[in-house]
This record gives sequence, C-alpha cells and structure tokens, in this order.
Amino acid sequence: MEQPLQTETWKAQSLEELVRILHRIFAEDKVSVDEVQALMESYESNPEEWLQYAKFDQYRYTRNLVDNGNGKFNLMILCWGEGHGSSIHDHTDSHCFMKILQGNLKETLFEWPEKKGNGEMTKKSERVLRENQCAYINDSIGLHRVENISHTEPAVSLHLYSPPFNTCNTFDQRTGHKHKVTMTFYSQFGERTVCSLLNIYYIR
Ligand SMILES: N[C@@H](CS(=O)O)C(=O)O
Ligand SMILES: [Fe+2]
Repeated sequence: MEQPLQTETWKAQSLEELVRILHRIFAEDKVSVDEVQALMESYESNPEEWLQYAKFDQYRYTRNLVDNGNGKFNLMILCWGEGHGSSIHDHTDSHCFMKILQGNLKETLFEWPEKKGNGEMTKKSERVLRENQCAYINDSIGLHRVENISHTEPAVSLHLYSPPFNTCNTFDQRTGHKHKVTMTFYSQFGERTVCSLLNIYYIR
C-alpha cells in the first residue's frame, strides 16, 4: 500500500455497499491506507445490517468472518462481551483496520520487545475508540491490546486485514516473550463454524 496521489471520498451507505466498494478498491494494484480508513469511517453503523454476524461467546471475544475479499482481504466482525480483551499481539505484516460498530474499545499500544524479550513491555499510548471511528495499525506502528472495559455494554467492531492471515504472535506483558497462535473463526458468513461448536475455538 502507498500514500494516495489523490484520495477519492467514498461514502458507504450500507454494509453491503461498503463491501462492494472495498472489492473495487482492492482490485487495484495499489491501495491507499487513508482511502480505506476514510471509507470504513464513512459507514454509519446500522445494527440491522450486521446483527446476523454478531455472535457472542460467554468467555472471550469472537471473530466472525463477513467476507473474504476475493483473497485480498478478510473482513470480520468481532464481538466483545463485557470485560473481554485480546492479548498483546502483532498483525503478521498485514494492514489492520478496526472500526467500532457498537460500544467503545480501549486500544493500548506497545513497543516491540527487545530481541529475546526479558522484562516488562513498554506501553506507548492508549486511547478509547468510539462508535464509527476507524483505527489503523501495522507491525511498524507497534503491538496492541484491545479491550472492552465496560462492565455493562458489549462492543462490536469491524476489522479488515490485508493480506489475510491466520496466525499471529501474542506477547507476555511481564517478559515480552512471544508465542505463535492460530486464529480461527467463531462463525463464517453468519453460520457457526464446526470448531466453535466443538468448543475447540480459541485464539489465545
Ligand atoms: N487483531 C485481533 C483483534 S484486535 O485485538 O485488534 C484479531 O484479529 O483477533
Ligand atoms: Fe489486533
């Protein structure tokens, strides 16, 4: 991806339209990060359009595939129950866009640990992302942890990863030690996956 010469301003009127425009954008050789971020931000969350994908688990956040972007990207809806959060993790050299569809999510950025990792990881910043905001991260920006810190409200977010990936590294905040994990889907296209039904669905 490169910086745009000229950013087109799209407005996605629905989730379906958002997916359609994303396909058009990712069909090109060069994709602008700013353009994708602005497009995702332009979609005004309408729960009626995404409720079919929003499947929650009692114990941890879920990853629900919405579209596989013709092999160029994965678009998924993540459902965060009260107090659910991710480990500190990287994004496997992909671009990661994260738009809030409902509720708020706290994002904490961390620096990559030293080679071997042997001490508390360094926190760079934290912020609260609110409904309709779209954040962006990649490995050169750093690592992050995402949490729904609310005790009363669930949260839902829409993530786009390009290129798609299904493993990443998680990091122990105390030591910086990393651990490779496989990420699976709780549902795909609105249907629960077999692994989630067999309860072998886990991320980290
Ligand atoms: N990158 C994480 C979600 S997040 O915490 O940004 C995932 O794909 O599961
Ligand atoms: Fe992430």
